[in-house]
Amino acid sequence: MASMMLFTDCSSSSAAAARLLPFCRHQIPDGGLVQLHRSARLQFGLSNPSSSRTFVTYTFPSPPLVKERKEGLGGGGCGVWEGGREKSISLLFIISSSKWGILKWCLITFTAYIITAAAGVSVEAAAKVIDGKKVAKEIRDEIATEISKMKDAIGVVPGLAVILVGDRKDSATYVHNKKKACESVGITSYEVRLSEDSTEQEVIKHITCFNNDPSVHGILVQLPLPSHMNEQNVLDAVCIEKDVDGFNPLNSGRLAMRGIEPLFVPCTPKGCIELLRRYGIEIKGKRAVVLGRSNIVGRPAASLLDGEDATVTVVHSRTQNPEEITREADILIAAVGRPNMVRGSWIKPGAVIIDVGINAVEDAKSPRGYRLVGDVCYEEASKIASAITPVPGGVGPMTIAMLLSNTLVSAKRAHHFV
Ligand SMILES: Nc1nc2c(c(=O)[nH]1)N[C@@H](CN(C=O)c1ccc(C(=O)N[C@@H](CCC(=O)O)C(=O)O)cc1)CN2
Repeated sequence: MASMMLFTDCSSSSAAAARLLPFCRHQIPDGGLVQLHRSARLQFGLSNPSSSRTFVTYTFPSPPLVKERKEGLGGGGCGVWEGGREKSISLLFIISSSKWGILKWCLITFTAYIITAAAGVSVEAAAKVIDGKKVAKEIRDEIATEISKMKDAIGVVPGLAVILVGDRKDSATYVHNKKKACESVGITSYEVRLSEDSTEQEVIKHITCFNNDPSVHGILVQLPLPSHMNEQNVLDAVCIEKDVDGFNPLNSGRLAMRGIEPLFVPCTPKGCIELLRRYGIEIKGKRAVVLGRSNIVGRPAASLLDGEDATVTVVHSRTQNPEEITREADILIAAVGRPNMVRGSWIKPGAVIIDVGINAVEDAKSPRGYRLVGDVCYEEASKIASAITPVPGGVGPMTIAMLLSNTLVSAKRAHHFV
């Protein structure tokens, strides 16, 4: 069966001129159902997309003809978007099957773009969505399979101990989700909950106990800790062999060094790299910018990107011209905790955006009274980037998947199981 990939040039970035970003890939499947692809958005002027009227072109193989297993099928259409919603779609043409079908399809589609360009409109494409929820599920399935093999072979299942101090609702939710994720893959979880006014010594006492328990292969202390505690003292107490969060300074130090491997890599940055890997996004030789320099995300993310041979710049609160530097990034990891800080104008056309921020913003329309947004203005960025993680459903689920992965690695290492 014929299969066709169609790409347009994405070299021009002038907003006034037509910008031809990558077309979606069209593959004529083997007689199966064909999905409609929104190939590009043709937007008049430079007005706010959520309030403007937008024309969208579509190209797609024609389903009835595909069923007949004929080659060279295609079509084109036009849709009208208003206020961020699709209002109508009208079919303009369908190319019937013929020897020259594919060629005709290309010609008509390119002609549509040229007409659009001549009319002085800008052409925008929607970025590919990097689906962290889906990838996290795939990883959990892989982990479950490995755990079941390990149990069958040596009768051992991994164990994860979680310590939660205080009454933060978000922390309680994350701990609950970690426990559920453990159950789903066959990891035994142990939980200690301590009151807000507990002492550092009490927390360390529990850590020591888990350090000495052979059925526990991973220990994590949910962060942030209450402000009266010294976080570093607590994290130092987790023995490096069970430090599945990778926050012990010995693991962080090893990660920062060239040619030396840490025992564990912190879960969120590891999840970012895994998303890039699973989506086939090349890192080597690319310019990467990391926004934020926290010990949990920014610093380890920069080390990991550097380890993958990217050229890395870290942008932080004291950086001059952050926008200009960010605009150089082929790969952008944003981890600053400031809602929608990165606007469309900060992004290089075709860049890959990994948004680590999870920020609650008031939203009277939402049943919770708030909604979650990232550090990147998704609405704007998704029109300029080539791929982007959503919030929620992007990096967040990967954090937990990587925790499960680290716990499995730890158990395998402890029992010399390969
Ligand atoms: N000891 C640690 N503490 C903290 C870590 C960590 O890795 N280790 N990271 C964050 C919190 N965190 C895990 O602990 C975490 C945050 C968010 C998500 C997640 O899946 N988010 C969802 C949205 C969830 C929602 O609706 O509220 C998403 O982004 O889709 C998982 C884990 C700080 N503390």
